[in-house]
Amino acid sequence: MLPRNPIARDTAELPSSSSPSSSAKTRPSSRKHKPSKENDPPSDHNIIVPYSPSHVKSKSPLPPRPPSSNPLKRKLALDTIAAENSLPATTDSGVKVIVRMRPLRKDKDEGYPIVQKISGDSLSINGRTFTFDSVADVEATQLDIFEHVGVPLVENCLAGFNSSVFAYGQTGSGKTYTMWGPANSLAEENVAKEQQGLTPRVFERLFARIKEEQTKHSDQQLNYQCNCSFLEIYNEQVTDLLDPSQRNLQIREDVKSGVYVENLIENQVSTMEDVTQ
Ligand SMILES: Nc1ncnc2c1ncn2[C@@H]1O[C@H](COP(=O)(O)OP(=O)(O)OP(=O)(O)O)[C@@H](O)[C@H]1O
Repeated sequence: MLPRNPIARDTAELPSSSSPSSSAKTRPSSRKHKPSKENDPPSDHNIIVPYSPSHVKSKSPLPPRPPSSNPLKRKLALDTIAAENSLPATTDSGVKVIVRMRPLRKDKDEGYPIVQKISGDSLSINGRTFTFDSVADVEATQLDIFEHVGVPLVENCLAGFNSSVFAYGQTGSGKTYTMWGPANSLAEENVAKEQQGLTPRVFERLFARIKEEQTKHSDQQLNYQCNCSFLEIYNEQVTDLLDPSQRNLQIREDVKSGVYVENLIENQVSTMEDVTQ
């Protein structure tokens, strides 16, 4: 299968609602080992960055995070700064946790569901309540997940921030389905559009938005470069899914650029073919 562990986030309420590892065979032409750059905004001044936390003094050695899409959260962060003269960036992690509940499979799942969605951001398991940034119930469609997770992620990328989607869950919980679509959806070209998962939708949107921005600002020669990496964490081992022979990669932290995976391959992509190869 795929990304046993590929991250997703935002705060608006969701409607109530294969294996990517095969993609690891892909070897687009321009690839390089990943430098240690997490969430560094572009140095290219042609790229428009609508929000920059740099106006706030920060002693943190870590790179800037994308803005919170939740205005309330941002306001709270700023209020905190004003009140305590503390560091704003540390009040908003830039990470959002979204739970997606998979429907029961009649042929495989027995019993009755013990997980109940109780609100847009909480669910209960056997009577205990857990709160997240949001909860998507079994009715949530692939499009719902894309609009909730993928669209803001693309806008963050266009603003020059690195973005990650990390899918976490036990076997059979729907990670591959969410990230790519139904089994074999990469191999079969005619997978119903509505069944497409997050990854193809995100890249389609990203390339379309880049074109849109370049057309809109044709006088400015906007240059965008998309580098992607794809990894799996399984049994505490990090495997590069763009080169599965690369197992047990090491996670390192750099004072200037933050956390990175050593020797993780990054491929430059500019078309959907590059992504799905
Ligand atoms: N939201 C959903 N709606 C309909 N079917 C789903 C949904 N989520 C998952 N499934 C189906 O459930 C099955 C298991 O999902 P999937 O293979 O994505 O799990 P996984 O977490 O990737 O498992 P593994 O870690 O073992 O690879 C698949 O047949 C998939 O098509």
